[in-house]
Amino acid sequence: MATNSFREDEQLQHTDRKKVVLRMMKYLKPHIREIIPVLISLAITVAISLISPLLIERAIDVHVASKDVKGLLIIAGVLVALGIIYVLFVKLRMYLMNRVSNKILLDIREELYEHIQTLSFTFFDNRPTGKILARIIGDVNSLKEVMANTITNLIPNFITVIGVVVILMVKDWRLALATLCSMPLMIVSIFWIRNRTHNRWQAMRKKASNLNAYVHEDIAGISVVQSFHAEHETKATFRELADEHRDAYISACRVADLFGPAIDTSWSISSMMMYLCAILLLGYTDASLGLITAFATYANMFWSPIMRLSNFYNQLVTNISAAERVFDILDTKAEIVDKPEAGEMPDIEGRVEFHHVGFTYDEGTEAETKVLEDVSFVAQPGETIALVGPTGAGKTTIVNLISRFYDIQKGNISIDGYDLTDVTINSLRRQMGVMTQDNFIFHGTVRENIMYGKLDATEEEMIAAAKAVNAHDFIMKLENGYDTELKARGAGLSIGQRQLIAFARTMISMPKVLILDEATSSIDTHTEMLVQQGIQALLKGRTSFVIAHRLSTIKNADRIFVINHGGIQESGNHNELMQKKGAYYELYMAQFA
Ligand SMILES: Nc1ncnc2c1ncn2[C@@H]1O[C@H](COP(=O)(O)OP(=O)(O)OP(=O)(O)O)[C@@H](O)[C@H]1O
Repeated sequence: MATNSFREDEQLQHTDRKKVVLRMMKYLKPHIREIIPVLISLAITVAISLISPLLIERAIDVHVASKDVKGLLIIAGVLVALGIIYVLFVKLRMYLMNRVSNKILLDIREELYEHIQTLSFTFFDNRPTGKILARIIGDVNSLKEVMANTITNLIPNFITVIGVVVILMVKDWRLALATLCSMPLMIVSIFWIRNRTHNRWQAMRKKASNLNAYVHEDIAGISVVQSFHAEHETKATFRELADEHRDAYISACRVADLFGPAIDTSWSISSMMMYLCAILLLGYTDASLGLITAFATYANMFWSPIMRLSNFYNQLVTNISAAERVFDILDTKAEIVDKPEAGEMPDIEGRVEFHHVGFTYDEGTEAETKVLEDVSFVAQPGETIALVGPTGAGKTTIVNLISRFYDIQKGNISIDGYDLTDVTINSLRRQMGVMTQDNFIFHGTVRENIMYGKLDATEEEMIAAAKAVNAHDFIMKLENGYDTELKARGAGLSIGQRQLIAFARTMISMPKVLILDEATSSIDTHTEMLVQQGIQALLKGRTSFVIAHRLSTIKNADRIFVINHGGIQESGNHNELMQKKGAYYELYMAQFA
């Protein structure tokens, strides 16, 4: 899949730009009450700027001509008063608009974040985290900018342009036509430039996303980078991606920068035509100094907003690609969803049944990987099942299917007779405890990390859970006990300590079905003993699937499944399988040796 690496550009569906813009504008709707005062402020400022040249015309033609100082002072006073009102309303508009646009930013970001949380593993399998971050942070910011500018830029400038055209036409249609004569040239240039910039901005965003993905991956794996002295190589890759980003940016700017000169040229032509028309056609009698001054001011008032509008248009074209990328995620359907008729799974005992299960990753795509074929078994409540087998055999896949992280293509999986697809995902996962090798520790206190397993747990429940898995004693030895702040990913704790905290987190949630991907890393003997006791405490009374790497857990398991060639090659307890001298025996002997 094209999204799966920082080296490949993301593929976006072709979208209709008008639809994208309309969809962006929908985010304004819930804030319409706050937008109305912004629009009123805008109307006042636009009206003031439209009236001012008329006052100046009157000052020159009436009061300067008749040397009426009092009249001039009155007009000057009115202009100053209008100027103050103008500034006040601009300030008010900026304050209100900033408030609204930040609320909109929050709305979109929340929607995107909530949606991403519902997406299935397949989505994350196919996207580097950095690319997702680029959309939640960078692209949403750009989207906010464009929406805020629609109100503060598009509307007032558009009204100003219309207002100016009307006033010019009413005052003198001949001068008005001369002032606007280069409009067709400008429109053609803008469309020509627009058509060439959109793809380039889209390419620039993809390159930015690749760079983001790379930097994220590099920092996440910094320990590997440094331990292999790979800084030189990573720097080279960074440079390569940064160069691609820069080139894409320059390529987009090269065309987009033509906007300004195109408008400047049209502006100059029209100014020249206006003066030429005033002198040649109207002569000094019809074209008074005041009228020409007013026309020159209105011409500026026409072309300045046109310049701003074209900049806005340029920005819109740039940011439509940001919006497309945000909407692309919002339109990605969660693959694992509740059926409309799905019910709550009641409290279960934990009888897990696979019935002729077949599963393939990325079915129907080039990356299709068939992993399981016709797998059937029943795990009784309270039973501990160890999954062993060669790497890539499908052990993790089997446990992921029990939590319904992926949907199977053949057969069915049920717990206590409830087909996993007939119950809500929440009610299923609430009763499952999943412990991966990562033992992810969040930045926060020990308490917060344990409580993550049951947010409404009491202090007593939390301590009892920690005690049950042997974590309490070591936690109490930490600087602030349960209030000790842990660093991101548990840096500062040993692997064994991280495991114990993760055990406590799972213990507190009291799952009926437990999935344990046992860590392979070796830890010191004392902690190892604590961890083993912790595991035994966790397994007690719940159906457990342990992906076992350590023989000690395998020996105690009620049953061992040897997973290979898309199914269960052998099953039985340790003694039975050893006597059988089959695949498990080989595996055991190999490890033992
Ligand atoms: N998210 C995925 N997308 C596509 N293929 C996958 C995915 N996860 C695993 N696979 C493939 O499915 C097969 C089974 O992988 P799985 O992780 O279940 O093996 P495993 O038995 O747990 O291996 P290990 O002991 O190394 O953890 C492998 O060939 C692997 O490449």
